[in-house]
Amino acid sequence: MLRIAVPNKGSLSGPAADMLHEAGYRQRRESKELRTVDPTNEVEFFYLRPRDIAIYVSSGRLDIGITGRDLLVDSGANAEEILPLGFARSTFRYATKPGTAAGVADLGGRTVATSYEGIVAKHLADQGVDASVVHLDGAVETAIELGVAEVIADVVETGTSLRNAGLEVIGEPIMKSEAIVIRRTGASADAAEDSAEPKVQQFLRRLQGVLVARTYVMMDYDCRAEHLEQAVAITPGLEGPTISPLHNEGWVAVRAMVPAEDAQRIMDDLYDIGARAILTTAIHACRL
Ligand SMILES: Nc1ncnc2c1ncn2[C@@H]1O[C@H](COP(=O)(O)OP(=O)(O)OP(=O)(O)O)[C@@H](O)[C@H]1O
Ligand SMILES: O=P(O)(O)OC[C@H]1O[C@H](OP(=O)(O)OP(=O)(O)O)[C@H](O)[C@@H]1O
Ligand SMILES: [Mg+2]
Repeated sequence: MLRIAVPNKGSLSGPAADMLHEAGYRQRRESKELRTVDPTNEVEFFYLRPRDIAIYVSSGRLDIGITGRDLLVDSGANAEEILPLGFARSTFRYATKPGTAAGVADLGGRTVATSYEGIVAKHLADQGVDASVVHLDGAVETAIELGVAEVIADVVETGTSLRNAGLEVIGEPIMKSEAIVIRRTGASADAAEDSAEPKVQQFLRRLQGVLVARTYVMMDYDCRAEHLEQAVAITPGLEGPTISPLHNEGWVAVRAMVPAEDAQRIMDDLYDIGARAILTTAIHACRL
C-alpha cells in the first residue's frame, strides 16, 4: 500500500484534495479524518499539517507527500521535489513600512519577523546580512505595527495583506513557491529495490494527467489541404496532430491538443488561414 501525506488545513489542503479526487483517488469525507484508505488504488492518505509533511516523508515512513516548495526548503528536511503541481503559487518576500529600507543590504541590525525562519536565516547569511530573526506562527504583517519587528518576511500572493498593513515589499523575491510532490532524497536512485516504485510512478502519471487536462483543450477544425502545413504550424499538438480526410475533396479534418490559455488566439489564427468549423472541447483526463 502506497502511503501519501496530504495537507490537512490551509491554502494547500482544498486544492490538493481536489487534484487527488480528479486523479481518481478516494478522499476523506470530513475534515476531522486523519487518514483514509483507498482500497481500489491501494493507497493510504495521511492528513498532516503542511509544515510537518517534509519531516514525515524524509523519515521514510511515508512514501511521498504534497506540500509547498517554501515549506520544504524551510524545513531543511531530507526530501526533494519530484513534481510541481501548479496551485498555491506565491512568492516569499521581505516587506516593511515605506522608508525603512530600500533593499536587503539595509537589513543589517534590524529584526525580521517570519514563520519561515529556515528560509530567512539562510537568505540573510547568504547575503552577508547580520539581522535577528523572530519566529511568529502567522499574521506576521501585524508584527511591525505592534513593534515586535521592523521588517517581515512572508508569503505574498496578491499583495492584499501587505497593502492592508501599510507595508511595501523590498528587494527581489527570496523564492517562488507552489504546491509540489516530494519524496525522500535519494529514493528515486534506490527505485530498483523499492517495491513502492511502480505505485509511485502510477501516482505521478495520474497527477500529470490532471495537470495536462487542466491546461490543454482539444481543438478540431477543417481546412483546405493546401493550407495544412500552415495549420499544423499553428497547432503542432503534443506529438503531431491527427489528420483525417473529409468527404469534400481537397479538405482535411485536424485534431490537436492546444494550451487552453492560447485557445482563442489560435482559433483566430486558424480562421485567418481559412480553417472553418473550429471547435474546442475540454479534456477530462489523460495519460500522456
Ligand atoms: N495566500 C496564499 N496564496 C497562495 N499560497 C499561499 C497563500 N498563503 C499560503 N500559501 C502557501 O501555502 C503553504 C502554507 O500552507 P499553511 O497551511 O502553512 O499556511 P496557510 O495557507 O497560510 O494556512 P494557515 O491559515 O494555517 O496559516 C505555503 O506553501 C504557502 O506558500
Ligand atoms: O498576498 P495575499 O494574497 O494577501 O496572500 C498572502 C497572505 O496569505 C497568507 O496568510 P493567511 O491568510 O494564511 O494567514 P497567516 O498569515 O496566519 O498564515 C500569507 O501568510 C500572507 O499573509
Ligand atoms: Mg498562513
